[in-house]
Amino acid sequence: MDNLVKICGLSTPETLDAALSAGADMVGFVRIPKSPRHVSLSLGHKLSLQARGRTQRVVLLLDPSDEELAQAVEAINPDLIQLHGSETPERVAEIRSIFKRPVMKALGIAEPSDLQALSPYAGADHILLDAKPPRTAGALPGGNGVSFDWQLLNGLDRKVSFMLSGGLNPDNVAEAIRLTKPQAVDVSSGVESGPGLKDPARIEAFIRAARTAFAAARH
Ligand SMILES: O=C(O)c1ccccc1N[C@@H]1O[C@H](COP(=O)(O)O)[C@@H](O)[C@H]1O
Repeated sequence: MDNLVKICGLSTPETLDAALSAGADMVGFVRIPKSPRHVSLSLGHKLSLQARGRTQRVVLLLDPSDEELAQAVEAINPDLIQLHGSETPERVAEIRSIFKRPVMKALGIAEPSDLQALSPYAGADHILLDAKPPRTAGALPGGNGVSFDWQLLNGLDRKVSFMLSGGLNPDNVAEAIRLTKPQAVDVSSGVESGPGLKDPARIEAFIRAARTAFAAARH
């Protein structure tokens, strides 16, 4: 995973096309019913076929059962499974072994001690560092457009590879890359005009800004 840009929560053919045309390295399909970005299995199947061969397809789930995973894997045929709940390292290993797909585990960061959660997940294929959800009623476990203090990652072993997310948008992604030096970035609500409504112009602007910042970070 190097200098990759993921656009998450795509739920229409038109906005998926915008992400593909703008060169997204990964696109995410959310299978979380309470999310405004949730896709049914049939829509996920259709969108996955549209993206096949053009980008990596990611399915995002929250503490999924084996049955939920089996349905999502069959319909969407993802290249990567993103787990955004409280899945233990053992459950991550089990999911990798049963479904034979790489797994990305999301971890919430709010204070320095949260970085200690990374090493138990060394068996995951990728780590996604996200903000912890706000403590307000109805808040989703992710996709809230909330950032964490990027300076917290100063304490991270630089050999650790991670994808950065949480409140990224076209205006702040360059600064986020400059400060945290992630291997990849992920955005959902920061490229929307309203909850679940992806904005093609913001998708394009985000990818352009991230690419420029990754290129600058290499020098
Ligand atoms: O996008 C969602 O609806 C979502 C729902 C539940 C868990 C995670 C979700 N998305 C992921 O959350 C982060 C941050 O999103 P944002 O850019 O701050 O809106 C990102 O990794 C999404 O993949």
